[in-house]
Amino acid sequence: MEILLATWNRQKLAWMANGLQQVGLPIHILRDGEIPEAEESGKTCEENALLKVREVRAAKEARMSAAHRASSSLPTLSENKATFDTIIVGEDSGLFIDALNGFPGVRTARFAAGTDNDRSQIILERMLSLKEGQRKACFVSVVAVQFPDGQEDVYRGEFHGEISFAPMGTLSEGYARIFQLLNGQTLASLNPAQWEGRDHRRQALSLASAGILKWLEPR
Ligand SMILES: O=c1[nH]c(=O)c2ncn([C@@H]3O[C@H](COP(=O)(O)OP(=O)(O)OP(=O)(O)O)[C@@H](O)[C@H]3O)c2[nH]1
Repeated sequence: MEILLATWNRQKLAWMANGLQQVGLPIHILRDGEIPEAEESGKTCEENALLKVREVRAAKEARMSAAHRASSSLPTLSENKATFDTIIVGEDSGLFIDALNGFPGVRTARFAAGTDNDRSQIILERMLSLKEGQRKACFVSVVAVQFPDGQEDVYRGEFHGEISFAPMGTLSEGYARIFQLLNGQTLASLNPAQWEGRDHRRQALSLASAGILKWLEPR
């Protein structure tokens, strides 16, 4: 049994692999260009995380079936399905801002051209008139797990905070510079050791790891 990460984001690979280490299975990543990036057409992080794992499973199965057509000595597709010993794990995250009705939400990575720094600036401009207490926001991470028997589970983590009035901090880039915890410091101005472990991604990955370990238990 092995884990395959359904992500096309290089940075994500590292923290997903790290968060799933406790499962103790070998972790594989997609080769560059192996499978086209899944279109994130879902309305929720749950839907998008599932879209990613299903896209990867479908592409892998299509490849097996093509190999089968190319050589009659290979096993049939149904045999392949049974021996496709891979647990596929995908993740979708986003920043949900209360006063903007959840915007940018599932479109956090792509609601405007440019980088997350550029998009953070757009958010700050939209929130110019909002005072302290009206700037509540939440990072959400949903991890989807698809098991070889077809079982699918989703695990959600949430990290609550507020949007700052200006970007602050140099320890990381992007939304971490405008997302502040209740002590008024942005993630980018805090040492990660001060918040890691209670963040959305770590929570969702810990729950997913526990779910995978449970599925692996002898039945
Ligand atoms: O600074 C940040 N600190 C965080 O703690 C955090 N959590 C989420 N995000 C942002 O949310 C979007 C996810 O997008 P996303 O899940 O669609 O990923 P993606 O499309 O890049 O990769 P994938 O679909 O190949 O897996 C991206 O803009 C991330 O930067 C964060 N930014």
